[in-house]
Amino acid sequence: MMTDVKETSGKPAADSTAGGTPGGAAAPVNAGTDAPEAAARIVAIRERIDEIDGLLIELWQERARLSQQIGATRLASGGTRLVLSREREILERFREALGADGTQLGLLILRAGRGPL
Ligand SMILES: O=C(O)C(=O)C[C@]1(C(=O)O)C=C[C@@H](O)C=C1
Repeated sequence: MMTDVKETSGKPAADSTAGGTPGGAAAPVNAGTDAPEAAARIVAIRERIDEIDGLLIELWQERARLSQQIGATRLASGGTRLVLSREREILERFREALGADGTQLGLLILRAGRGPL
């Protein structure tokens, strides 16, 4: 994907996926440095980052499904769509652990489960 993102060196971000090389060698990885040892280390760390991102996506989706199940169960039984006291508890947990960013993250997570207010 081509982006306008500039890396901290001020150079435009190279796009390792642009164009592709059908039948050819894989495009080189852009580690953001020309130093081979640093690049190798970055590639290794990125493997774990990619694993973590995959887990975060899975957990995000599972949580949203579970939240939707609760919402449907509650509505079908004549209950309320939301339980704001519970949302406050959750936001407080995120804020305590992560500060102001935690609050923002908690709001996004809640929205994924119950939709926008
Ligand atoms: O725990 C509940 O009662 C839910 O409905 C789940 C959930 C959530 O995503 O955590 C979603 C909506 C509610 O307002 C509170 C919490």
